[in-house]
Amino acid sequence: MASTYPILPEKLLLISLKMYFTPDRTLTYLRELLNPSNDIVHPANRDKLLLALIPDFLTIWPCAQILKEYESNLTTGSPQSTSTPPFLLGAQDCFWEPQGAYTGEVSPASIRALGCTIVELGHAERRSIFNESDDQTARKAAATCAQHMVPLVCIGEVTSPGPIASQAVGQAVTECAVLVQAVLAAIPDDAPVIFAYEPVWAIGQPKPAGVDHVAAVVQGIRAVIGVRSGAVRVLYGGSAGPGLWGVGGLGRAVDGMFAHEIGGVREVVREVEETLVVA
Ligand SMILES: O=C(CO)COP(=O)(O)O
Repeated sequence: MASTYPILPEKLLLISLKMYFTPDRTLTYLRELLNPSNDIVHPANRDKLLLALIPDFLTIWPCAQILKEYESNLTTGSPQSTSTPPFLLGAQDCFWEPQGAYTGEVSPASIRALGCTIVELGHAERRSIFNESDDQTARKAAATCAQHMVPLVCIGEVTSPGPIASQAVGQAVTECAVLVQAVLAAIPDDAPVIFAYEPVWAIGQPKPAGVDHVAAVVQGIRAVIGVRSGAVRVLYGGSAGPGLWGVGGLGRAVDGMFAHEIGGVREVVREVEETLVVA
């Protein structure tokens, strides 16, 4: 049977709004991202680079409506040959069952029905504040794939790097491998999956992790993932922003990263576009 999973582009830029914004501000932010005069989203590049917004649960539905309108204006203006959407929508978590007596939880089936294709799982904040375990994250990843969405699994070492770089890399890969293996064992081999490498010590800091550290850890993570039939993307998150991607930066090591404010997102899009190989 043909796979009905979403097709992942070469590069992905993700914007998680965590719990930062009011609903109004989230919708204004999305409109700004999509506004052609802000020159951020380039639908013609969609097979190579996609942006995804990951708002809170309450604003998924109105965001989906805005995206629907944006997309319909695009297709009436100039027909696209591709079925890839020009912009993706994600959720920040989901429950591991699709339905039932689970007060306060959010069903992956509902998330899918509202138009999301990505579900972020196992974020460091969920692990540290809500004690979310590897096993729970893996079950959520399986539930996400069962709804034909893509799990965006956050991995990253808690231990900040010591003075010996190679030891720091080995420690980080060992810490990340536990969740990588748990998730890969839980999801079908042909399901696409995204791993967001987010060293816990680099989240919400003035500076991101060093490029050499990230590149070496991501290489180790890719080795742990090994060969599978489903697509895999490994992204970076943790105080990421403009200036991190281009020459000598993360573009050589990862398949995308997180970004934040409108101006910063525009700059990061430019940096990634400059490194795309145009067909
Ligand atoms: O947690 C992150 C993405 O999931 C990154 O957050 P910061 O960019 O604030 O470090």
